[in-house]
Amino acid sequence: MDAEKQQNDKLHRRGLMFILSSPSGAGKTTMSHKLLMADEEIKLSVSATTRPKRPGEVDGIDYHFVSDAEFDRMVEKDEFYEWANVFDYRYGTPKAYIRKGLKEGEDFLFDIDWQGTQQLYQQDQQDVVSVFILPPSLTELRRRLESRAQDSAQVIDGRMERARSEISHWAEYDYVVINDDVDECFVKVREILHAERMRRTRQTGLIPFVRELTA
Ligand SMILES: Nc1nc2c(ncn2[C@@H]2O[C@H](COP(=O)(O)OP(=O)(O)O)[C@@H](O)[C@H]2O)c(=O)[nH]1
Ligand SMILES: Nc1ncnc2c1ncn2[C@@H]1O[C@H](COP(=O)(O)OP(=O)(O)O)[C@@H](O)[C@H]1O
Repeated sequence: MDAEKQQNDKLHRRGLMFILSSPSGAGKTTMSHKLLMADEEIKLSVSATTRPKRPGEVDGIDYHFVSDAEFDRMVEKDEFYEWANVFDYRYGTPKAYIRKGLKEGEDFLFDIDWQGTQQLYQQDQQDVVSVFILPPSLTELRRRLESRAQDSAQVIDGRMERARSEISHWAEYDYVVINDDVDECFVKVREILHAERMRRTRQTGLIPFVRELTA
């Protein structure tokens, strides 16, 4: 990349909140991991949750695993951007460093449900880009939940029962992608992020740049 192009790519812009939602098992964690590996400019917003840690999950990386009492304290101290009850547990987005990061042009990835997405929209519509991931079929969704082998049969039944109501929120999202083939789905998710970064309204460095260009 030549120096001039590099300079243009660094024009200041506002950060964005990139939300991936889906029924459990449709592949949002898979897409999130791939995006975080492939894109240096986006960071994961690590949620706090009262749900127990799954095998392989790491505290502070996948979630901040907190007790009910700690979650209560965080709600009371207004430490959440948003929070919701999902599957008998509570999940919330700590707001401490996100607002600051956005102003500095950092992008954040959110793996949150439709309730959290609606709350973020209400608070900060212009910075939110939301993507809903659909499974190719409910049979395949169950197969994926079973192949992940991290939840009991009872928990999987519960997730399948909720899938229809979660899917009913698809039309509230900016983009919808079907996760049939992992790589094809990932290309689509990445293209959405790339295009959204180019939105004129996010590129706050454009005005001085064009002024100089035409001086
Ligand atoms: N509103 C909200 N939802 C969250 C948050 N963190 C995770 N979730 C959602 O909670 C649901 C359950 O997450 P999890 O227990 O990790 O199971 P998963 O669906 O298999 O990823 C998913 O729909 C997540 O998107 C959060 O901070 N806020
Ligand atoms: N396109 C796909 N084809 C086959 N398996 C997939 C695909 N996408 C994800 N998976 C697998 O399905 C399971 C559920 O995916 P995951 O990303 O954990 O879903 P979610 O975070 O939405 O609950 C995982 O075992 C994952 O490896």
